[in-house]
Amino acid sequence: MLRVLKEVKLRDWITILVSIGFITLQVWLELTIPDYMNNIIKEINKGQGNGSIGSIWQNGGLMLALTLASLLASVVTGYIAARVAANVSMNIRGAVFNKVESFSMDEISKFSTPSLITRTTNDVTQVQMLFTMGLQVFFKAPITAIWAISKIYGKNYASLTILVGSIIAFLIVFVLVIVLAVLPKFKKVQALTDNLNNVTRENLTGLRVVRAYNAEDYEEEKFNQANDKLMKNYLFTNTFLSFINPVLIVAINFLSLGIYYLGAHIINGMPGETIGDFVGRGNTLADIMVFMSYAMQVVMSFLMLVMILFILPRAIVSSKRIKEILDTDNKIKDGGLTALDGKDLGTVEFRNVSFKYPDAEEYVLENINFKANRGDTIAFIGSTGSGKSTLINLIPRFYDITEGEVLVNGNDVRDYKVNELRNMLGYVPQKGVLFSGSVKENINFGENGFIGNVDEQLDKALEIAQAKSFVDKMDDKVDSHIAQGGKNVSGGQKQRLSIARAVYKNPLIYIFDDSFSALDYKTDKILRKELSLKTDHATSLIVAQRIGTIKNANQIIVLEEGKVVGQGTHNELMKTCEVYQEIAYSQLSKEELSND
Ligand SMILES: Nc1ncnc2c1ncn2[C@@H]1O[C@H](COP(=O)(O)OP(=O)(O)OP(=O)(O)O)[C@@H](O)[C@H]1O
Repeated sequence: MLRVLKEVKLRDWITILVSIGFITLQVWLELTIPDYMNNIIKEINKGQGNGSIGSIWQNGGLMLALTLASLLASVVTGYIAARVAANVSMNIRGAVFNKVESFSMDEISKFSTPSLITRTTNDVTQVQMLFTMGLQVFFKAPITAIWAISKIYGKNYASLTILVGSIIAFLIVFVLVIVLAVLPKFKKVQALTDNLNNVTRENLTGLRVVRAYNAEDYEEEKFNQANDKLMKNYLFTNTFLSFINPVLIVAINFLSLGIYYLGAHIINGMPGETIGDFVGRGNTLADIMVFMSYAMQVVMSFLMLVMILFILPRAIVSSKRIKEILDTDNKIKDGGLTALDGKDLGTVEFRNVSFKYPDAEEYVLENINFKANRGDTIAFIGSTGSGKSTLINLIPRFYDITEGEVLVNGNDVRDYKVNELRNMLGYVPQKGVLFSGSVKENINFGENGFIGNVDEQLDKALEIAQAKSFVDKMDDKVDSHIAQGGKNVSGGQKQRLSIARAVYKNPLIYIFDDSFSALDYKTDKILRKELSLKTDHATSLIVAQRIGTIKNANQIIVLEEGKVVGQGTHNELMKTCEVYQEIAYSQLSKEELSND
């Protein structure tokens, strides 16, 4: 919770202080009202007929005015609490989002995407609720309790004070037992919500496959299981919490009965002979009534604190989950070099690189060595799971290597500022990723390092990526809307727009992770030709499955179970590398291969 409180800005702390002022005023008003009640009873007790009526009206009027003033103070406090809660939750959400953005793939997979979403939304809402309700109750309840108890002490009724003390002690023990019982279950609620999000998300993203395979029942069963667990957990906690209100009401009733009973004893024990005695008894009755009001205030403050108990445990669990994100140390550390610090521009070199995924036992890549000079095209081929994507993901530092060195422009990638390093690279992932927005926004994306004429560069990028023809056919051309995830364009179009995004930034080094797979052979060929002709001698690293895509590369690296089993040009590999030959013959006939 303390970590979350760090996100409360100075301005909010000042607002909170103002609200404490209003809360104190409200408590003072509420605790002053019984004094006027006391005056009224004493006036009635005096029995001075019309003489008393005026005083009763006066005291009654004051009681009404104080009540209205207290109402006003309460509205102001509520408004401030809502404002502070909204501000704080906005700050926390922003801090969590920024932190998640800086995470490497390692941290993201440790938390899991659904959990990160729940933590940014649902968990922050829990904390917001605590602030909205808690601010009023947290401060009001103790202030009221302490003030009212001090007033009770002033009344000097030992038996009544003991009664109030015992009931409070009972309530404290009772509430503690309940909290201890439900706290572990509250911890589970958020984890189960993550699980529910996970199942829902998976089902929605794979909806077409679910329908095509008539797997609705299977998915429904998975959802029901997750839903059922969450429901049972809620049922357990709410059953326990449902005991609180009835027990409190019984305690309040017991308290009133007890005060009446003990009060009657006190009054009975007083002399009742003269008129003066009767006035004395009447005044004691008035005092006991006031005592009762204070005692009720004390118990009511407990009631308010109990309301917090409905949200406090969940908010504590949520703030711990938020803290976990905020305190996670990002493994990818920024270096000090900028893009200008390169000695050997456009080169990419792997020196004895070995890599295993975090927490994995086995190496996925072992002892990889190669060097790409400026303008070279280096291709990676190999069976599925041989480590091609893993290898190229090490260049933008999606993961950091376990052993060896990855050099870009002659410098270790870990020595660059991460932004500077990534601005030098044009990375096109295996699956084209598009965001909701226009075609233009998708290509001129992020802080991409490009300085120059945007429209001209956009046109060039679309042309090279063979995307211009279909973008020109769209209703609003480059301003046409792309749906979330690129749902309104085809797989091949998505890939071409992703390639255009990389071309747009005019990078020094291109990284294509099997990015031509959804293109037809003709487009694939034209696109690669255009790329090599018009991209300022950029270096290209291409992962591909098709021999046709990589045949003309300066160097082809054949991977097998994370090891290099062949390295050279197409012709060299056709002579020396058995794995390469197998791939080549499985795709092209001997005639086709010898023709090229
Ligand atoms: N995030 C990850 N955590 C742990 N292991 C992973 C992760 N990603 C990939 N792997 C493992 O690393 C190995 C290499 O995977 P990689 O994706 O690099 O292969 P690939 O050659 O690109 O395959 P494909 O051609 O099918 O895309 C695989 O055995 C895979 O199971």
